[in-house]
Amino acid sequence: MGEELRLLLSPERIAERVKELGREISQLYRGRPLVLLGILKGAFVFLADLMRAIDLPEVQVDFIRLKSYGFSDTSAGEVQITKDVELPLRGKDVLVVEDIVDTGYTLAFLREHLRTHEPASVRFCCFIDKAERRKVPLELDFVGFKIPRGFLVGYGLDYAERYRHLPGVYEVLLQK
Ligand SMILES: O=P(O)(O)OC[C@H]1O[C@H](OP(=O)(O)OP(=O)(O)O)[C@H](O)[C@@H]1O
Ligand SMILES: Nc1nc2[nH]cnc2c(=O)[nH]1
Repeated sequence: MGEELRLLLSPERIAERVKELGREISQLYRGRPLVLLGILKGAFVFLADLMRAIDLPEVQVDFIRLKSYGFSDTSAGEVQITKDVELPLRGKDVLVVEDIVDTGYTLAFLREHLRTHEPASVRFCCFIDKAERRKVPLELDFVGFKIPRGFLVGYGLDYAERYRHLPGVYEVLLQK
């Protein structure tokens, strides 16, 4: 079984939106040091572009690796930390950077986990929001694009670890 890819977001459209998000984030955190916390693996591409669109004097970057267990293309509510945060977050403003939010289980889990680190604030920035598929309530502070359906790849997003390197975002069309 092969698959075909259909372009949904061009690299140019992504770059434009990331610049806008960078401006909004810079305004919100003006005068305050910020920690960007990327969720591995998928968010590293978005985070790399986003951090360079943020105009603040003090920005730190860290990563957490979360794995969800369940069916192959959706999480089933069970999330495990395979690499925890390394920077001290106590008293810090943390902006979680995620590639895609689907059921919301991953971010709901992370929200609870981050409480133990006692940050001053936690906000969420995601590149793609599949809001219609949410299983748990979640407030996202910054959203790149809302795309309701389809399995998406590229710009960090994978299909069985392939396609993360593509500079645009594509929908996977399965062929029999
Ligand atoms: O809202 P949810 O239903 O929890 O799904 C979203 C999560 O699923 C994907 O991660 P994945 O487990 O595919 O890992 P990866 O980032 O390593 O590709 C994505 O990067 C989010 O972290
Ligand atoms: N790569 C990828 N991961 C997901 N996790 C939840 N939805 C998606 C999706 O559309 N693409």
